Amino acid sequence: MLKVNGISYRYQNNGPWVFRNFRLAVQPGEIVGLCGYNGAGKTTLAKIIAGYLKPHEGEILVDEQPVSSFTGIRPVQLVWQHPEKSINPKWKMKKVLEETTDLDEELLSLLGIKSEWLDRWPSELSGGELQRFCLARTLGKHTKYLIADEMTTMLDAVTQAQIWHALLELAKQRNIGILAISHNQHLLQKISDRTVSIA
Ligand SMILES: Nc1ncnc2c1ncn2[C@@H]1O[C@H](COP(=O)(O)OP(=O)(O)OP(=O)(O)O)[C@@H](O)[C@H]1O
Repeated sequence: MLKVNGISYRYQNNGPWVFRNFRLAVQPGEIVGLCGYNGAGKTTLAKIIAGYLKPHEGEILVDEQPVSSFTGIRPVQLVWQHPEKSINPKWKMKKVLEETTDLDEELLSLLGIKSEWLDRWPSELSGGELQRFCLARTLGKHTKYLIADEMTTMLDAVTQAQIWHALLELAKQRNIGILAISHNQHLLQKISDRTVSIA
């Protein structure tokens, strides 16, 4: 289980708390939707859960082990809203994928990634195509939980539906728990087993 155990965070010492004593649990294979107003701290929370920021209070546990204690590829992976910002523009897509995971033909096919795209530069792909790669590279065999932070917000409705359909199928197959963060309540209600609010 992924446990968010009473975490508190603020960006400056003595500054305002973004949140205090926040708690959440995600079971393997469970899809939890997280909503909250602009500035409520959703992205901050995503970064803490994925291990990019350290909370001032509380801890994140995966199967009772602190997430910070995992070495190598982390069991909790994060997909951001802007794929173009998280991909090295100087690498072809095959290298982007191989940095974190072995090429998994079945996964690529499920995510609708065409083999000819592997030989392209990031600038030669659309936002939706790039986001499929960002998702693919987070879904290596070590991944137990995925945090999707406004993952499809920039995409058209058809692409959004295709990507979520593929991800939910994969989550079911591999028993991956997902925390889906979005301001789009309609999307969250459609994809989630339950939804929670950060504020
Ligand atoms: N690097 C930073 N330094 C200082 N304050 C920050 C920093 N990043 C975010 N904040 C502040 O922390 C609060 C939470 O921001 P965060 O981006 O986590 O919210 P959010 O819920 O994801 O917002 P949105 O829905 O607008 O993306 C905001 O008040 C923001 O101004």
